[in-house]
Amino acid sequence: MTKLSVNINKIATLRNSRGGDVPNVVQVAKDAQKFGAEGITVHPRPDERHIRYRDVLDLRPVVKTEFNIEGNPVEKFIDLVLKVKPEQVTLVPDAEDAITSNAGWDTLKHRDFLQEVIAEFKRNNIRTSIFVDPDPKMVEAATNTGTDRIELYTEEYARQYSKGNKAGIRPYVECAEVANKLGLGINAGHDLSLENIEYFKKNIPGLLEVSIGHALIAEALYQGLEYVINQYLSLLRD
Ligand SMILES: CC(=O)[C@@H](O)[C@H](O)COP(=O)(O)O
Ligand SMILES: NCC(=O)COP(=O)(O)O
Repeated sequence: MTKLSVNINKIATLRNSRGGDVPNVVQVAKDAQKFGAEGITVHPRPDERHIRYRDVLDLRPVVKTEFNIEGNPVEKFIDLVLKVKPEQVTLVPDAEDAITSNAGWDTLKHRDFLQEVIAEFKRNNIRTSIFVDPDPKMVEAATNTGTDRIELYTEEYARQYSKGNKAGIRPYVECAEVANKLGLGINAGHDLSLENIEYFKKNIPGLLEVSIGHALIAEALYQGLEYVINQYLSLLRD
């Protein structure tokens, strides 16, 4: 079974654009779980432009499914994760000024660093996952870091799928086969959507979890628009 973890960064982005507390990220996390989400993902960035460190603390008591905190393991992030003790931490090598995540780990080059950080999280009983490009060499080397899982970076798959190129799945299938052989759990995320998720799920053996935010929130807006406009109209009619 593949779990759906809903990334609520975009809810915080919308809130922050106006100040105040609407929409409320804690309420959205509660509702997402009520509607069936099997996990909540957040990705606090150093500039706190969407999810803030404070939000992560506030979310802990209401996330009763699986809390997944993603981010670059700088000192402040590590301290937050050790304090919150989520069910899973996903390490992502983001640059400070990146608009969104744009690369996976070089698991050969950063092996020692990853080993050290992962060991600390595992001592605290936090499951670890590391974000990797769909490159079998990087997946293979991920085993030497001690991580429990990898998260396959799916932006390229999504780009190819949207152009009608279904062969874009091939490197992901190859990586999944390597991971399965080595006993690494497989998560995936980035730009997954209602359009491309079914084909991905069908072709990736042993896909344990996907985290989806950007498209899911956009789709929820589109699909809710007619309903909400009609509610306004009915309140405005004489
Ligand atoms: C790790 C990853 O794939 C990202 O998609 C990320 O968690 C989303 O972050 P933003 O919401 O900042 O784009
Ligand atoms: N780990 C990926 C994630 O949480 C969501 O990515 P996106 O759907 O916002 O691209």
